[in-house]
Amino acid sequence: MAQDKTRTEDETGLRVRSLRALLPRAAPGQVIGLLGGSFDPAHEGHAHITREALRRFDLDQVWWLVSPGNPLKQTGPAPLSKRMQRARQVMQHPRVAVTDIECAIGTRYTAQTLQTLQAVRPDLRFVWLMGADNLAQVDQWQDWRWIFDHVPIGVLARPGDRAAARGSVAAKTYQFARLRGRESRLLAQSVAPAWCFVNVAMKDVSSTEIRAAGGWANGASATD
Ligand SMILES: Nc1ncnc2c1ncn2[C@@H]1O[C@H](COP(=O)(O)OP(=O)(O)OP(=O)(O)O)[C@@H](O)[C@H]1O
Ligand SMILES: O=C(O)c1ccc[n+]([C@@H]2O[C@H](COP(=O)([O-])O)[C@@H](O)[C@H]2O)c1
Repeated sequence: MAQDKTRTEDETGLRVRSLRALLPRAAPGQVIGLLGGSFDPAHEGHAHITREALRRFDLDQVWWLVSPGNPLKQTGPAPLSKRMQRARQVMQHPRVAVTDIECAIGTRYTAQTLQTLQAVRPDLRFVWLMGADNLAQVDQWQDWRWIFDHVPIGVLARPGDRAAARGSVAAKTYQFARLRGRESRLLAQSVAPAWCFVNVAMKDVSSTEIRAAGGWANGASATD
């Protein structure tokens, strides 16, 4: 029994060390914004909200988490390698890293990703980033309350989604934990639950439109 426990602890330690080695470099104490997405394909809207998030939420870095596939979407995205390649072309910034961390972790659920990142790098502060459209549906995500209760969340305006976001289950449930837009630079240092909606200038672009215009071959499979 004691031997089994030691083995499990060893395996956990090994996994933590190997995942840590795969993460972008970050100095202890840094604030990392995490922008998860299908990025199918990445576009200027993603790059724009990333630059805005760095500034508005006082972040040291943003890591893009290119998802193995959104668990709520019926159709699988284009192959991961293709989406990663496009994401790296679209987002070139010294403080932004494009990653496939969720594949290494072995999950497509945000709560699991955040739990793992906090365990692997307890010396960093993570802020979850998302567009207003995702605030409107985040209550359908696995363990969504855990996410709100454990990680500060920065929400960026998106054309057409402001009203739905403001009236959403998540916004109403966590109304008490909302920072005003002018307090956005305090978000990363706030104890969760804490979230902030910022009214950035909006870019009316989406991956759906790009796919519909034939600017990106549709992928049938969620895996490579
Ligand atoms: N133009 C935009 N303005 C604000 N947020 C955006 C914009 N485009 C994407 N986002 C946000 O970026 C994250 C990743 O988005 P995603 O990869 O799903 O792109 P998308 O354009 O929404 O794709 P799709 O049209 O396939 O749903 C999400 O949090 C989404 O809300
Ligand atoms: O954890 C979940 O249940 C969950 C459900 C839907 C979406 N997400 C995450 O939300 C992020 C945005 O997804 P998408 O497809 O809108 O770009 C991406 O990181 C997904 O993994 C997560």
